[in-house]
Formats: sequence, C-alpha cells, structure tokens
Amino acid sequence: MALINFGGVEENVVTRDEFPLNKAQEVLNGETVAIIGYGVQGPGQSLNLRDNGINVIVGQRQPSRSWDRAVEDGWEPGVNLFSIEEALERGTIICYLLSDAAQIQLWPTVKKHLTAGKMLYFSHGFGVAYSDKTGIVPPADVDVALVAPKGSGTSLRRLFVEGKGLNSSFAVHQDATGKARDRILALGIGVGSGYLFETTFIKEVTSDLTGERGTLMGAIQGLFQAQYEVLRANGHSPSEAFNETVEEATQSLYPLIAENGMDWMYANCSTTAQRGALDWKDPFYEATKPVFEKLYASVKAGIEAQKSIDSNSQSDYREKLQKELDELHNSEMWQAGRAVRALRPENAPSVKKEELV
Ligand SMILES: NC(=O)c1ccc[n+]([C@@H]2O[C@H](COP(=O)([O-])OP(=O)(O)OC[C@H]3O[C@@H](n4cnc5c(N)ncnc54)[C@H](O)[C@@H]3O)[C@@H](O)[C@H]2O)c1
Ligand SMILES: CC(C)(O)[C@@H](O)C(=O)O
Ligand SMILES: [Mg+2]
Ligand SMILES: [Mg+2]
Repeated sequence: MALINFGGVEENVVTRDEFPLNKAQEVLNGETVAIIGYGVQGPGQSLNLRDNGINVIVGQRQPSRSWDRAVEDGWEPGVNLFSIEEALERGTIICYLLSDAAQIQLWPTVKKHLTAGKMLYFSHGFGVAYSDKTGIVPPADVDVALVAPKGSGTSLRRLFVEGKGLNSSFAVHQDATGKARDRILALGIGVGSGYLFETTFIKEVTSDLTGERGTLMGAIQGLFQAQYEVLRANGHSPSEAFNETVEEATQSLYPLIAENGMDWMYANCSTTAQRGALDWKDPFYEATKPVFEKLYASVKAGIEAQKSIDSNSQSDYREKLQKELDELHNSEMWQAGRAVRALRPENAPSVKKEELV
C-alpha cells in the first residue's frame, strides 16, 4: 500500500509498484478466471487479463451478438469460450459480468457452481449490497470481492492497449480462504487498473449510481442541453451552439482539465473568461447542489436501485429504453454533433486529403 495525500487527507492505495504484474501472475497461478458475460466490461477485462498472462476463459450465452464478438476477438469455442454453465463449472474465480439485471435472473445457476474456495467477483456493489432486492446471497465458504473500474470497459481496453490504465476501486466482502485480498488485488492489476483504492460494496454502489446519474452522464447531458437550447432560441446556428457547448469542451478544455486540473485550465484561458467563469461558477453550484443532495438521498434510500430493477424486469423494457435512447440520438444537438465530428480533419474522407496533397 502507498500512503498518498489527497488534498490533506491521507489514503492508502495500491499501485503497480506495490503490486507488480509478476506478483499478480504468481497469486493467480493455478486459477481459472471465468469471465461470465461479454458485453462491455467482459471484453475489456478478459482481453487485458489474457494479455497479462492470466489463465482466462469466457462464458457467454449462445447464440448472441456477444458470442460472435468473442469469437472475433480470438476466443475459441471449446478451448477458452464456453456456455455460461460450463464456464461456471471450470472457473475457480467467477467474474460475474452480466448486466446487473441479468445477474439477478442467473443467480440460482451461478450459486450451484460456487463450491468451497472459489471466488465470486463483481465489478459493481449492486447485487450484494442490495441483496434484499436481488436475492444474491453468496454461500459462506467462497470469497466475495469486487474490482470496479471507474469508466467504461471500452476505455479500460483502449487505455491498456495504449500502455495506460483506468483507476478502479476494490473491496473484499467475504474472505473465506484467507486469500481474498491478494486474489482481488491480483485481479485488479490483471484487468489493467491504474491505481486501486479501497471501498465497500455499499459505498461503491452508492457513489457509482450517484456519479453516473450526476456529473458523468445525467447532469452533463442536462447542462449541455440547457445551454444549447438557450443559444439556439436566441438565434445562434447549430454549429455555433454545438461548438460553444460540447465540441470545445471535449476537444479543448476537458483534455486540459484531465492533464492538469481545472485551476490550470482556468489559467490558460483569457482574463475575460476567467472573470466570467469565476463569477458564474457560484450560481451554477447553488442551482445544482440541491439536485445532487436529492440524487444522493434517492440512491441512499435504495430508490434508484429499485427503479433500475423494476424497469429492467418489464417485458417491453428493451423497446422502451431504445425509444428514449433514440430520442437522444435524434435530438438536434446530437445530430449537429455527428455533423461536427465528421468535419474534424482526421475524419475527413481520404479523397479530400489526397486532393490536398
Ligand atoms: N458498462 C461498463 O463499462 C461498466 C463499468 C463499470 C462497472 N460495470 C458493471 O459491470 C457489470 C457488467 O456490466 P456490462 O455493462 O458489461 O454488462 P452488459 O449490459 O454489457 O451485459 C453483459 C452481458 O450480459 C449478457 N446477458 C444479458 N442478459 C442476459 C441473460 N438474461 N442471460 C444471460 N446473459 C445475459 C449479455 O449477452 C452481455 O454479454 C455490471 O455489474 C455493471 O454495473 C459496467
Ligand atoms: C461507465 C460507468 C458509468 O462508470 C459505469 O458505472 C456503468 O454503469 O456503466
Ligand atoms: Mg455504474
Ligand atoms: Mg461507474
């Protein structure tokens, strides 16, 4: 563990220095890591583990698009790609990476294969923290732990390929073998995490549900949409409204925040922008803080988890969800976004580039 000072608060975290890959390989020697589900996290985690020299197999239902994708990614049926049941049987570490709703449905099957000494691994606290709603109560003689990458499985793989890493949280819920901590840290390093910080299942699910509903997805879409609409209503073109709302943020300013922080980004804009942004950050803070308080309370009360379970269990859930996602896709702002992205020089058709030569 490395003791790091985070703005005056010291935390113990795990980095690749304390837990190098060769240690992870040693800890996982003799284990069969079974990745159950090949949706978003499944591919990222299984491919990173495989490339890190860990013995991995994939369990996915067939026929499905995810099965076909696994084959395209190099997993071989009967060698390291199996039906879910067979992977559950073969695995000593079961990485339960079905969607959170499907985890509830498949739980009786998974439970059957959790013999003494195996590890049940999650990437979200949901199933276990809300066991009263999900029915997921693991047997006492298995290890139960999580590694939750703080980002999409797509980024987990992309960053790994680029030699970088996505940070993850980890938690041990149940240590039946006395080896749960080493096993979960080895998996955390193996899936390609940057640094790992410790949490609990309930803290992970509470912060994760807040973050994705808040600044990571829900709040940012609401904020983008509000500003875009105000600009459009006042006669600004879609191009101007989109560039001033989204494109400049993602292409110019957010990468600067990622590199060196908001303070540094402020310092690299004009004094005019600095004055205005310093004046206006407070009204935005005051307007949104009560919304974040309300969101956190809703998560903490289990309302958000229940809503997610209820909506996912409706027979027409996929169609309803698709309709809402289509509305987002077809909104003027995101249509404008597609046009703007197509105009990025790196996306211009090659024929145009040839003309330039
Ligand atoms: N999506 C992310 O990037 C992300 C990030 C961090 C944590 N997580 C967590 O990781 C876990 C996996 O999430 P995901 O987004 O990768 O899942 P997903 O929604 O992509 O689904 C994964 C797999 O579940 C399979 N599946 C769905 N319903 C099924 C059923 N009834 N029977 C059998 N298989 C079924 C699908 O075929 C798919 O391969 C979840 O706990 C999630 O909260 C996800
Ligand atoms: C990628 C996210 C939003 O961080 C994850 O939490 C998810 O549920 O997909
Ligand atoms: Mg989440
Ligand atoms: Mg998340």
